[in-house]
Amino acid sequence: MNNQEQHKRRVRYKGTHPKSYKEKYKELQPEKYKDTIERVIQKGSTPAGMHLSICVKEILEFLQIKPGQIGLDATLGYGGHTLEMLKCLRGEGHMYALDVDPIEIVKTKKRLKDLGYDENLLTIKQLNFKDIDQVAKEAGSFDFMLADLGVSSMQIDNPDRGFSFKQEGPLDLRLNPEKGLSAAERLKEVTQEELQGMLIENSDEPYAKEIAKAIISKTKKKEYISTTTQLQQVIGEALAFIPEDKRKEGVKKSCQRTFQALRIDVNSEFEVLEEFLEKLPSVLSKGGRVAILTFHSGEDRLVKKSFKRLLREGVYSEIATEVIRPSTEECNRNGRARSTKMRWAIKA
Ligand SMILES: C[S@@+](CC[C@H](N)C(=O)[O-])C[C@H]1O[C@@H](n2cnc3c(N)ncnc32)[C@H](O)[C@@H]1O
Repeated sequence: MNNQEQHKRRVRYKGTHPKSYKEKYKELQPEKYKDTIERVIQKGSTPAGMHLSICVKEILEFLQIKPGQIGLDATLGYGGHTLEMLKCLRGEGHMYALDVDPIEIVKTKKRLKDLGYDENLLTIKQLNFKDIDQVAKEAGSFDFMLADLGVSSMQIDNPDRGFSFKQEGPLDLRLNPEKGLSAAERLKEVTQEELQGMLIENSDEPYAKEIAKAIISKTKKKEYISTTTQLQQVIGEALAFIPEDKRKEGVKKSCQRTFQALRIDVNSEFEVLEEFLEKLPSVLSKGGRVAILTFHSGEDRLVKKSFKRLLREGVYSEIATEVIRPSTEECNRNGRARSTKMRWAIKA
């Protein structure tokens, strides 16, 4: 076999621009193709396989990280925030970082190690942030902490993870696909009433009744919904009564909300956030600072309620009086920042 035959060809795509996730081979290697990455970001998109960290300036301004401190990033993701926080330590102190995702955590660990951040400065654990007390047993209390909730762009953009209705893929939606039920499996066991409640509670879906009815009538006939596009189609059919000029937008919004509701459900997102918020003060040092980024009203409500109550009880000495939003400039550069709300608290 000659060298040319041995050379593995990259995935080919039709047309002038790569469209599907796997075809975006340059974006999937950001260290190698820096120019491509910058061009994609300039156009206001997130390169495939990457995540643009949100509110970095606002977070660092609030956390006031000093060399020698101990910190925790409860949601490592691509590691962008972790990296910026590590820089503030200037080689003194330690950071812990958690993520439940077994797929991305390996890549991020390698990326940060290649940048010189190894076990001496950074400990990465595949752990749910509801178990922060376990990390504190090892680390002692934290001087600063960040939780950037929800999903990363790498998870949303990878069709194999099933997070987006815009791409065909298995209806999974688990942050850790090795644990629990996938969204497809969940839809097989849920009742119509429960599903309707889930759509209302988790994402205020106005057509919860119609969508739940359509999904359950399929599963009753054993026509199980196993892919992202099948679910999108069922929602489209359920909302066929929307006037034609408003239907496309209406179906898109309901798809977004339905996928969000299912994601919250299969990952028990509200339950784990409540547990995290409850344990938070016990793992913060006196004067320790925590910043939390949320992406929908259900999450923000929980954070706001917990911070306010613990301020009243004297557990926190100060909390953000108003929600902090990313700048217009940041939202233009990164559309995914638009729904972000930041809140902070300081331990008394
Ligand atoms: C918005 S991304 C974080 C992006 C990160 N701040 C960055 O700069 O790259 C959220 C991450 O949190 C993780 N995550 C969500 N819920 C979690 C939980 N309960 N425990 C640990 N990690 C979680 C997700 O898997 C995802 O990787």
